[in-house]
Amino acid sequence: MVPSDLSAQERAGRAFPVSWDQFHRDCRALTWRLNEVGPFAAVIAITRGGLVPAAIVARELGVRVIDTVCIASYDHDRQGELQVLKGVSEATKALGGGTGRGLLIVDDLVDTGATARLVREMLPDAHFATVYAKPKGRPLVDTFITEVSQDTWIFFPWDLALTFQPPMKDGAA
Ligand SMILES: O=P(O)(O)OC[C@H]1O[C@H](OP(=O)(O)OP(=O)(O)O)[C@H](O)[C@@H]1O
Ligand code: HPA
Ligand SMILES: [Mg+2]
Repeated sequence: MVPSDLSAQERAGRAFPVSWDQFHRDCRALTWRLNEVGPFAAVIAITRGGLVPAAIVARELGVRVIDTVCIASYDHDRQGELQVLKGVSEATKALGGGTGRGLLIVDDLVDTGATARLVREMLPDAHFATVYAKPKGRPLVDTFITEVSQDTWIFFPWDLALTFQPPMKDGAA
């Protein structure tokens, strides 16, 4: 990533706010596709953004073994060094034959692809699914639902709150 004074969100021209309803619908649409690819022995959520879609997908697929890979990279919207805070457990690795075969990795989105690339190295044969994908990261994902342009910033419902909007005649978009 090229260092910049602008945050990723500031560089991104467009905003794509996602409501809980829409996110739930998109996760269910993702599961429809995954249902044709499975079965999966376990779901692995990339925290923290992957936790919510992983819960919905695992519920729909009837998978009860859930693990996490804990990675930090963005401080709100500024991308920094990737830090693996916790890897996959030995028990989950064993379920996937050591390479991730038959395991499903879930994240909320792929942007530059840095996070996905790192997790794919850990489990090269796992199936990698995200709800949203931007063009740079898209080749790293096996299944996703909606593609948005690279200059779009996705706002997830857990990061949003209802706020007053000024009327359009006063300059609101
Ligand atoms: O493709 P990339 O450029 O790597 O970006 C995608 C990652 O960035 C976000 O996570 P973040 O690091 O912000 O942590 P969070 O999930 O805890 O919000 C998002 O949830 C993805 O995991
Ligand atoms: O578009 C995004 N939205 C929220 N978090 C993110 N992390 C990387 N890209 C994004
Ligand atoms: Mg994340």
